[in-house]
Amino acid sequence: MSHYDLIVIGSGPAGRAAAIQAGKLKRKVLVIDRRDRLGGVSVHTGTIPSKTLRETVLNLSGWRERSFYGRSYRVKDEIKADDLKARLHMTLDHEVDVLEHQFNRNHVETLNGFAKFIGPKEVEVATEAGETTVLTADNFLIATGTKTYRPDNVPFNGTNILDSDEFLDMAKIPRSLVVVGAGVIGVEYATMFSALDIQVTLIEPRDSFLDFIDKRLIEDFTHQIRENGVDLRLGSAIEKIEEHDDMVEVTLENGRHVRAEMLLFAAGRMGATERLNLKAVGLETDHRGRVAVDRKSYQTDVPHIYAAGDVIGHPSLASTSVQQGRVAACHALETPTLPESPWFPYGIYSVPEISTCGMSEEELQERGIAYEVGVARFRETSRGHIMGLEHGMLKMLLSLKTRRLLGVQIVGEGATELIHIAQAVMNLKGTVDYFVENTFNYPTLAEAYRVAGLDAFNRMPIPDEFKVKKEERAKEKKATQKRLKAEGKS
Ligand SMILES: NC(=O)c1ccc[n+]([C@@H]2O[C@H](COP(=O)([O-])OP(=O)(O)OC[C@H]3O[C@@H](n4cnc5c(N)ncnc54)[C@H](O)[C@@H]3O)[C@@H](O)[C@H]2O)c1
Repeated sequence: MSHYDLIVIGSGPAGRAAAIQAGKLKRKVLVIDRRDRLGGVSVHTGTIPSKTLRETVLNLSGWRERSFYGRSYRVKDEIKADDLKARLHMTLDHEVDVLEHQFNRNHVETLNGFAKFIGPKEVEVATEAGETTVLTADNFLIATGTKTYRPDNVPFNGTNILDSDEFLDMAKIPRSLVVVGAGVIGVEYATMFSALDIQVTLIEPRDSFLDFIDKRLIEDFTHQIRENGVDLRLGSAIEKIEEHDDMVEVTLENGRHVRAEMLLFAAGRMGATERLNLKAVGLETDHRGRVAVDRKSYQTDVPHIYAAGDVIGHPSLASTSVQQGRVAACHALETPTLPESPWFPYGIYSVPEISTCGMSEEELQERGIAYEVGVARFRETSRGHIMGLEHGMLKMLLSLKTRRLLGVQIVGEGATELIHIAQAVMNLKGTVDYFVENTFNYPTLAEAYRVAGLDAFNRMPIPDEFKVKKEERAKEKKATQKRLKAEGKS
C-alpha cells in the first residue's frame, strides 16, 4: 500500500496549488481526481470556459467595436455554437497541458477515480472500471469544489433546461434565453449572451442582486445591462418551470409567464462532498455540503485533514482557492508561510465587468468609519473618451482619519485588471495622496484613479504635516534660488 505525506482530493485551483507546493517542498504527494483530465470545475465547466466564452462572444460579435461603428455592428453575421466551442476546447486543452507539466516538474503523482475515506488516514479510490485501491497519508486536503444545485422541481433535460455545467455544451445557440438566479454565474451568462443579440430574461426572486457590490455601482450596472437588452426581473419568485413544444415556459408567482428556447438554472452551488464518506473520519458538512475549517490554517476539526477552495464556501473564487491551497499545504507540512492578505479582489466577468477590493460604502457605514468618496467616470478620462466608453465608473472610499484607501469598486471595461492598482495601494497602506502626487500614463483608463483621488482629495481636510511640508518646500526654493544666484546662474 502506498503512503504519502499529503493526499489531495481534487485538482482544481486549491488542490493544484497545494500539490505543487508540497512537490516543491520535496514531499511525497498524490492528487486524486474523479475526472480523467486534471483541472476540476475551474478548467472544465467553470472559471476558464466561462471567461473564454465571454472573450469569444465579445470578439465574434464585434461588441467592443460597437462604440465606434454603432450598435448594429457585427464581425460575424451568424455565430454558431461550434464557433464558441472551438475556442473553448483550445483553451481547455492548453490549461490541462500546463497543469500536467507543472505536476510532472514537481513530482506530483496523480490518480483518476472517486476517493472516499475508510479510516482516519486511509482512502479508498474507485476507478470507472470498478477497481479499488487503498492509500494512506499523514495529511489530506479536501479540495473537491462544488456541483450545481439542482432542485427536484426543475425539469432538467440536458437539451434546453440546463444547469451551468451543461450550458457550455449546448447544441445550438438559442434565439431566446431565460436565466434563473442573478448571482455571479447567472449575471455573467445573461450579459454575455445579450451581447450575441439574443433575447435574454434574467429572473431573480429577491428584490436586489449582487448585494456585496456597492449600491451605486449596481444601479449603474443595472442601467447598462438593461440598455444592452437584458430583461432583468427582480422580485420574481418562480412557481413552476415547464417544457411545451420545444419551448420552456416559466410561471412566476405574480402570475406572469416567460417563454424562451432555453433555460439556464443558476441558483447556487453545493459542496461536492457526498461521496467522501466524511462520517468515517468524524466530519460533518452544512446544508449545502460545505466543510467548516479554521480560516487561518484551513484545518478541519480533524487536525490532519484540511479543506480549501469552493468546498469551504465563501468567497468561492479561483483566486482565493489558490492561496488557501498553498497555505493549507504549508501548514500540513509544517512549513512557515506568510498569511493571506485580507485585501483580495472580486472579479465578475459580466458585460460590463465589475470588480471590487476592500470595503463598500454600506460596510463603512455599518462599522461607523468616517470616510470620503471619490468618483470618476470613464468618459471623463481621455482614454475612455477615445474608446467611446459612454459608461463605466470607479468609486474610491478613503478614511477621513488616516487618509488611507479603504475600498474601490469599478464597473466597466477592464475593471478586473484595473482593480489591482487598488489592491496594491491598500496592501501597502497607501493614502489618497498616492493618487494625487503620482503621474499616471496618459491617456489610460487607470487615470480614473487619479480623477477619483482628486475628487475626494479636494473635499478632505489638509493634514498638518502637509502644511509643514509646504513651508519646508518654500524654504528649499528660497535656498536654491540663493545658491543659483551665488553661482551666477540666475
Ligand atoms: N467571477 C467569479 O468570481 C465567479 C464566477 C462564477 C461563480 N462564482 C462563484 O460560484 C458560486 C456559485 O455562483 P452562483 O451564481 O450559482 O450562486 P450565488 O449563490 O452567487 O447566486 C445564486 C442566485 O440565485 C438566486 N436563487 C437562489 N435560489 C433560487 C431559486 N430557487 N430560484 C431562483 N433563484 C434563486 C439567489 O437569490 C442568488 O441571487 C458563488 O459563490 C460565486 O461567487 C464566482
